[in-house]
Amino acid sequence: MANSFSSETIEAFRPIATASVADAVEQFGARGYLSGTIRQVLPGKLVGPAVTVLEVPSPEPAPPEHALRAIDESPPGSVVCIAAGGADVAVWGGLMSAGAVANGVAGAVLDAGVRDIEEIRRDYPQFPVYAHGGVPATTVGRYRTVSLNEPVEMGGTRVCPGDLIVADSDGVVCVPADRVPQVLEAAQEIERREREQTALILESGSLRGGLEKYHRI
Ligand SMILES: O=C([O-])CC(=O)C(=O)O
Ligand SMILES: [Mg+2]
Repeated sequence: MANSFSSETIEAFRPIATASVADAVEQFGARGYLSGTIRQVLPGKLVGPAVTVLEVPSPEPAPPEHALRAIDESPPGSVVCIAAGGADVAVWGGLMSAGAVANGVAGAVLDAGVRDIEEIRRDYPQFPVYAHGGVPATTVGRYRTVSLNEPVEMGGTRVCPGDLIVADSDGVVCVPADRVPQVLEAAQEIERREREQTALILESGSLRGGLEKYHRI
């Protein structure tokens, strides 16, 4: 999957809150946000195209082959997204983070858990991970990977390879690839209005007074 967004586009999304990006996606009739159960576990703003991996329950003691390929073969700046239906196992850990950092992967979004959190925080402090939380259990012998770069469902939202992932401490938003320019413009407008509303609230000393101009919060 080629990295299909310019560095200008990636940089333009970086200062925008995920809340504004989520609202902007919804203006186009799609659900962009992933459930809040997928939250920031290791810090860092994350903006980049999705590379998708699917895992399913399996007692087979197989390595997570598609995830290993995603880490080694994706273009720099990619966000590795692993769908596993909210599995209570770690689909990501320290070794995978080492591979990701070595290959310039921007971060990981997991509909499951992560382990080796202390190691990742210590050795790759710049590497953000969004997941359900920490859990020490390996996937091996519990889940196996079944696809790479096929559409997946994560936290109630469909994530397609090449969609733009935007994540911060509020959580994760998926922007459909074909909507990225319009969503960027809409999100920038939302941010501009919110700054104006904030100023109006502080100037007037009234929340409702400050909200009057646009009739929305
Ligand atoms: O075992 C796993 O699936 C993940 C892991 O601990 C690592 O990458 O270090
Ligand atoms: Mg490990």
